[in-house]
Amino acid sequence: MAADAPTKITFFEFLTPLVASGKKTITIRDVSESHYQPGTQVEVYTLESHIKVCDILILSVEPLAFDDINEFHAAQESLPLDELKHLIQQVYPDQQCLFLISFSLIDAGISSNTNSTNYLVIQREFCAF
Ligand SMILES: CC(=O)Nc1ccn([C@@H]2O[C@H](CO)[C@@H](O)[C@H]2O)c(=O)n1
Repeated sequence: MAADAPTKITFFEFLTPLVASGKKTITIRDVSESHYQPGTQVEVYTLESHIKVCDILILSVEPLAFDDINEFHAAQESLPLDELKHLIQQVYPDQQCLFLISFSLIDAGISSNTNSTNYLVIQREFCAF
């Protein structure tokens, strides 16, 4: 099932303190990075220097249109909405069909098996925009 799910994810270095502190609980990626599987543990690395930052548990992966990105997402990104949209436009220019990946921080020292947060399994097929 999740045999080929990725086990690593990179974030821009300047965003990694937000991930490691649990303040940032979503990321918005394109289809090439939409293959994370809910329930799996993923290692977080900095994009620029490939330094391991922490581990996260993938909670859900669901389609999200660029135009539907709102204040709710910005709060979960721990970024101002205009900054978030500007960043996404720079990384994924002219891409309307994006994916919202929700995750929770796995605290160091706590086994991932003890983290049984309910997670959503959402069909990828409904990316109809
Ligand atoms: C290969 C690689 O690392 N790419 C990306 C892509 C996106 N992001 C961040 O995710 C959120 C939504 O896009 C924003 O906060 C972005 O800045 C990131 O950190 N790194």
